[in-house]
Amino acid sequence: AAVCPVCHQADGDRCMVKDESSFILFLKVNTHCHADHITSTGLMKKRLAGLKSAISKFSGASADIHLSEGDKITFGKQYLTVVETPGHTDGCVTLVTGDRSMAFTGDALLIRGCGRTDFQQGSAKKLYQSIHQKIFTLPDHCLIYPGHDYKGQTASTVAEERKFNPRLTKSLEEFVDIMNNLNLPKPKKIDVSVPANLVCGVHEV
Ligand SMILES: N[C@@H](CCC(=O)N[C@@H](CSS)C(=O)NCC(=O)O)C(=O)O
Ligand SMILES: [Fe+2]
Repeated sequence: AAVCPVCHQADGDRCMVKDESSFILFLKVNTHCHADHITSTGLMKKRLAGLKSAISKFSGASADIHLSEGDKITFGKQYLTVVETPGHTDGCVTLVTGDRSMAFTGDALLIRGCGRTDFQQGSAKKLYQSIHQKIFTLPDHCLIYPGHDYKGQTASTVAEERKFNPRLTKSLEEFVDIMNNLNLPKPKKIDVSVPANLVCGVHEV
């Protein structure tokens, strides 16, 4: 079972853990230092003995475990491989299942979109390379589960995104131009979220 670390959902996360007697939540992985919400990881650590936090070593954030390219997160007979996909932030990772049938892309690759690159060490060139070299090289049928979707879509595939993603089907130069002209308003909670997420969502971890 996957639990998305979102602060205001910490109670829901805990209920799910209690109701589901067949699994033990031992690790919460953040795909990056979020700008739009506060992670529930620190709060959950206080509530669940033994729970550990993890985030990329390039995130600048504190955590029990700092992840690097190729690290394996094992659970039962399964594992997730850590694939570094910087560009939205320096510390973005994509988590790929051992059989390469699923990828949790955080805010790097979204369905028919991608993470913005205009704050938190964002780089359109790095993001384009991350997606083309690290995500689009996964098998065609690999399911993509992004960190966000603003239209209610839940999953896509590598083949679909390679073919239909309106930003990533362009050349690098065109992509950089698109990303430099998105003109999106800043996330409403960025000024509180980023400092909090640098310390696991709480100010004493
Ligand atoms: N309106 C939201 C923030 C929307 C936003 O900026 N989303 C980010 C991902 S969260 S860091 C993004 O990368 N969007 C890409 C895009 O093309 O929309 C809020 O105020 O929280
Ligand atoms: Fe983000």
